[in-house]
Amino acid sequence: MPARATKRKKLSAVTSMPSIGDHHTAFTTWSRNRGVEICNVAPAKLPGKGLGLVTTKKISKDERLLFVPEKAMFKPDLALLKKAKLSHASPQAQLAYSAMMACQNGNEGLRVWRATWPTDEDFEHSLPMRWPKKLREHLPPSIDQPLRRQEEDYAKDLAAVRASHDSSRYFDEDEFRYCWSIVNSRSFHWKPARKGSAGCMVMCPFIDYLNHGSSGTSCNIVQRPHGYEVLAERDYENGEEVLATYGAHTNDKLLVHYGFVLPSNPNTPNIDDDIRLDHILLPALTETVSSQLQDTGFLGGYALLPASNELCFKTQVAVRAMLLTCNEWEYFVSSGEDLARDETAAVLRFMRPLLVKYRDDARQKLEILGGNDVASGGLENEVGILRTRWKQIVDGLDVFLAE
Ligand SMILES: C[S@@+](CC[C@H](N)C(=O)[O-])C[C@H]1O[C@@H](n2cnc3c(N)ncnc32)[C@H](O)[C@@H]1O
Repeated sequence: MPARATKRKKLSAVTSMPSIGDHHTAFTTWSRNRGVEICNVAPAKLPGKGLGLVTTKKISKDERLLFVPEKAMFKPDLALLKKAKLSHASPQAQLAYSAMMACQNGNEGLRVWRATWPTDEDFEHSLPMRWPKKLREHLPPSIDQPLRRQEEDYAKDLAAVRASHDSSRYFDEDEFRYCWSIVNSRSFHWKPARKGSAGCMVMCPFIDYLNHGSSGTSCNIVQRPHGYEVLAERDYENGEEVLATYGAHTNDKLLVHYGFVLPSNPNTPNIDDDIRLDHILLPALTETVSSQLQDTGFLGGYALLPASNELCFKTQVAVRAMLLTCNEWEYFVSSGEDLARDETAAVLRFMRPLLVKYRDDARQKLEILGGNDVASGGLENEVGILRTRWKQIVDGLDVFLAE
């Protein structure tokens, strides 16, 4: 479906810079002193998003909004990492450990910067890896795998850092997890212009205020030889939020990694989102078909694409493997078209009962999540996120099944 023009709302509820806290003013001064250029944008509180960056005057397309020189970035501390024998730890572990130790050692810049970050309690209520079991049971099945991978990554990083930490100093696991979560949600890849210099994960002051928007809604973040430049991708009114795209991420991925989902908007569908169908389609495939799909790279990764209201190509391929001869199936795989007659209706007939069952299960989840049992005990934010995601699943399936 072609992208439609977006009608943008001026954010009347935005709280301007001075009232959001002195620590943001102090951080702005510190950033400017480190050479960060901040041009007609300022941090502001935005409902449901924490802080974000908004324009403080009308801005024209291609105007510079920010410039963050390399010297203002927070980088892994190579000397510290070498001493701690962490040179081979993951880039995320290296940056998180460097940040943790810099804070412990009283790094003044990081102290000022850290005061602007979300708290550990914010992470506790947004990141599924921190949620209690009784809530995680209500996550959509498509979250299982990315969540497990994230937990494995964290366990690996924690083990590496714990093993190498100077045993004479106290190792604060909660503090490491906090720094790891900060790095997870606020870092960039920086490739120095100097020949032969390796790239690394870094944190960039001020750019890290930018919230995520889906593909096509992002400002332009460009790496220059001496730093990152942020340019307006369109004209802005005064008081509009400037967004960055963290990647063409589905809501499942955003939830696991960043602890939020983008709302669905029927007028501007999120072209990055999908509704994963592996847990309903994989069990419906025969063993022979599964191994045929495995051999050809088509096993798993099935989805309904709500923005275009269609089943993805992999799903089309998998279902056709159940319905067609090998010859017909190979023709579809290589050309994207059916050899003789159009098999679209047959694919839909195969999928319909599976989708109806998933839609009914999703409705039931919404009902459970509407009850008092789950939402009690200060879990309102988590339950709100879960309800939003399940509602998107129900709506996406409803629209598809109504065709
Ligand atoms: C790089 S930070 C952006 C600044 C952050 N909002 C803050 O208060 O410091 C990334 C985090 O912001 C939040 N965030 C980013 N984009 C969002 C969005 N579109 N809706 C809700 N929360 C968002 C998530 O908590 C995410 O982990």
